[in-house]
Amino acid sequence: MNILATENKALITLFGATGDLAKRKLYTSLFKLYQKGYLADHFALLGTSRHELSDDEFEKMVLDSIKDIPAKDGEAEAFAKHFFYCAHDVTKPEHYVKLKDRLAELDKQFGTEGNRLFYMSMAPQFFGTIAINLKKQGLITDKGYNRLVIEKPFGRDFDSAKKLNDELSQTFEENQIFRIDHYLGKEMVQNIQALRFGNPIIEALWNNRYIDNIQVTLSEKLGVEERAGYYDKSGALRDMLQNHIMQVVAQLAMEEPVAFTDDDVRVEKIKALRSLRVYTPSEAAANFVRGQYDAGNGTNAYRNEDGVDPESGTETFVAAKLMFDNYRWSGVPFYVRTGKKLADKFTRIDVVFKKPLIDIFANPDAKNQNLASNVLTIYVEPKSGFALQLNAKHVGQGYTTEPVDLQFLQSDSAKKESPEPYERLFHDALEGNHTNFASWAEIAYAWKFVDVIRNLWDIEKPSFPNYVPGSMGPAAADELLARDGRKWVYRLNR
Ligand SMILES: NC(=O)C1=CN([C@@H]2O[C@H](COP(=O)(O)OP(=O)(O)OC[C@H]3O[C@@H](n4cnc5c(N)ncnc54)[C@H](OP(=O)(O)O)[C@@H]3O)[C@@H](O)[C@H]2O)C=CC1
Ligand SMILES: O=C1O[C@H](COP(=O)(O)O)[C@@H](O)[C@H](O)[C@H]1O
Repeated sequence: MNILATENKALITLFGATGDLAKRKLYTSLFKLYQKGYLADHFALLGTSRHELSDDEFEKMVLDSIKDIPAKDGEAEAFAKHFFYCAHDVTKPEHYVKLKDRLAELDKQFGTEGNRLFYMSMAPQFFGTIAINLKKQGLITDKGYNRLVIEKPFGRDFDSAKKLNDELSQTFEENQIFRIDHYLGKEMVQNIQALRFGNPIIEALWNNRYIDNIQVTLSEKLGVEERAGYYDKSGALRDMLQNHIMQVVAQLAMEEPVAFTDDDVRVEKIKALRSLRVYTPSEAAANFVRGQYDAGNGTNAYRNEDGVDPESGTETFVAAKLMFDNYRWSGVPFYVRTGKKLADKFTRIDVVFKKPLIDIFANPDAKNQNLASNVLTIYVEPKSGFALQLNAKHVGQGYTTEPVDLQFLQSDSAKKESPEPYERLFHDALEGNHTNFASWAEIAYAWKFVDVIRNLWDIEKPSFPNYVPGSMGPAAADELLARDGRKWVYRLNR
């Protein structure tokens, strides 16, 4: 129990309560909030799905999900007593009546003061229907708050995202909607703002006078695993770039907010994304690279994975060059990439600074005497911290320079203490804090940017597969930088 924790009184309705996400992430996150005192006596969760389950069976399912979390005697059982279940098909309006009655009872029983949080952990085609029925069937309260937490993906393109947003808006105001992007719940992604706006020596250099380029890499070692059904229709562009990468980039590109409040942060992220250059189709073709993994290193090619179309044209890798047309970033490329079956699992941001205009240490008689670029690396995962690569004199006779690192890495114990993204985001939604959720305007700008290349790729047949598992993607991703005279900071020797 954290003595500074304030209890959140809330009645949570979870759509998709028997699903993978609920079992793997949501119950564990809620349990951790309970252990720390953010949830206590005045909370209850009503789980729903089409499955027929009794309250006892649901309680057992929740206990099973949290069984690996160290707990005091009786703590898990006491927590599970806050869980209830109601079989429900979200497409059947008449089923909402039962739900409504059950919620009214639980509200009374647990003293949740009319605070309702509806969490949609279901396939996205149901999001709009649920929101509309919540209002029509009277599940929205006029006492306390009504909040909607919504999982990804938010649409497949701008038009479908807008349609979904219009449906949600029939019931919920923008300030009641919490669109999950779990990258915004990661410690080091949240740290970007502290690093930038808490350190004048960083912020003073954070512009096109001093920064040459910024690189964002979200690299995955695993392949598509059991999610082929979803992934083969999505691809890396929709699955990772449109949401996670764009959110990270927005935090790197935004101006300093007036204050560190959710509204002020949102305003600046939206402004940044508004200045992102939306390419013409031919510019998009030149500034995006797609890839799909082949067989190799003892693993299947993507096209031979279970559930994948053997002729699939879905990309499992994407790299892109983004340009912002604004005063701060004019001329500075943001190179981004993500993919499955790459060399390793990690997320990092490399901020590459410009070299001095004149290198007084350059020695024309010796090789490799040029000054290296200063690079600020933000390690998001698996290690968390920062490193700043500077140039220093090589120890010894003569005068040569070499790059050295100033490094801060979080200790293992600090990392253990740090909440998982879903724990943080659940807590923020209970508190009504939007800082780490994506607003509709951000999502809309991101889709408009992505739609150009998606429309092109949907009609042009790719020449796949084009990269081997264990690499950092297709050679074209290196060429994307090489044509600008640059290299990825993190690269393997080919
Ligand atoms: N799993 C993950 O790692 C991640 C998931 N997400 C997102 O989270 C959401 C949920 O994903 P996930 O848990 O994997 O999905 P699952 O397919 O595992 O679960 C779907 C849930 O919805 C229920 N359901 C399906 N149809 C209906 C219906 N008509 N009425 C009521 N309930 C229904 C299912 O139960 P039943 O069939 O019994 O009705 C089940 O509980 C998706 O939006 C996904 O994109 C996001 C990031 C990661
Ligand atoms: O949203 C998603 O993210 C995961 C990667 O998340 P991470 O926290 O493990 O980096 C990705 O595997 C999945 O395809 C995607 O839907």
